[in-house]
Amino acid sequence: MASKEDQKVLIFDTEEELSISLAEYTAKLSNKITSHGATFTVVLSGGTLIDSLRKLVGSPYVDSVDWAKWHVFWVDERVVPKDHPDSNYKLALDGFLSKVPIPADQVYAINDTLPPEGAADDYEACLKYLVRTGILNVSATSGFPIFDLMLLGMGPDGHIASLFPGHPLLNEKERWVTYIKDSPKPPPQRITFTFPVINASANIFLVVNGAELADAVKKALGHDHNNSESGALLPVQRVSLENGEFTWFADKDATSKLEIK
Ligand SMILES: O=C1O[C@H](COP(=O)(O)O)[C@@H](O)[C@H](O)[C@H]1O
Repeated sequence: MASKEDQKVLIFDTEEELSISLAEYTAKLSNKITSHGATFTVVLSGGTLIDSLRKLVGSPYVDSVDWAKWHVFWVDERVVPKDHPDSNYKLALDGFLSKVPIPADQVYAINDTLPPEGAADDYEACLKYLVRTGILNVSATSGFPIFDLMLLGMGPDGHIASLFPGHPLLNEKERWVTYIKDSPKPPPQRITFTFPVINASANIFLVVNGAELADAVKKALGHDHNNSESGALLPVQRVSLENGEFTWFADKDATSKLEIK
């Protein structure tokens, strides 16, 4: 294990070991929260993260989790129909949600009949409704919603959610959910949580595996401080949790350019 200030970095020899540990950590956190009767609010990303959750839907973890307490959200979504191959909802449904008994009304997909602006407004309104009904808490400090767990992936350019390097959305300070129409990674139209919402999270598990992520991982976790001006930071480096825990789940290939001190 390595560490970076307030971030814990778990490194695994193989992606198989990573996915077992991710299942263990997720099940343990879920049980810690739901054993007191509380709901467990979980945010998913798209991409390779969903495949890394495969151990959680198998024995022994699948039977240890109180799925009825889960409420599931998306950190970002492509503005496409829910049955489109680019849909993060479809990816999660096929690879994860269809295998566990989470009540359907606790799975919060975007309204795919709306354009990006409308879909972002609609999703933000949904989150605000869930605050009013007590499903989501808000931070007393920032006023942004607190999710129990965000399960995130990262692109080779260091993007998380649909927050891409150099994009003005990185500086959004007011909105909970916003939209992008010029995503550098297709498809171009998406909605995304903003950094204030990501930073209000109680826990983030960030999954990075594969050699194509090694440069971004080196930049994010290495000891090179030449890029410390905020304009030069990768999106993943802009995560700064108000009061939460940030754990990296990395395989050896993704950390191959990192000097562990
Ligand atoms: O476009 C997206 O990319 C990121 C990273 O995906 P990966 O395939 O490189 O793991 C993902 O986290 C995000 O949810 C997705 O919309």
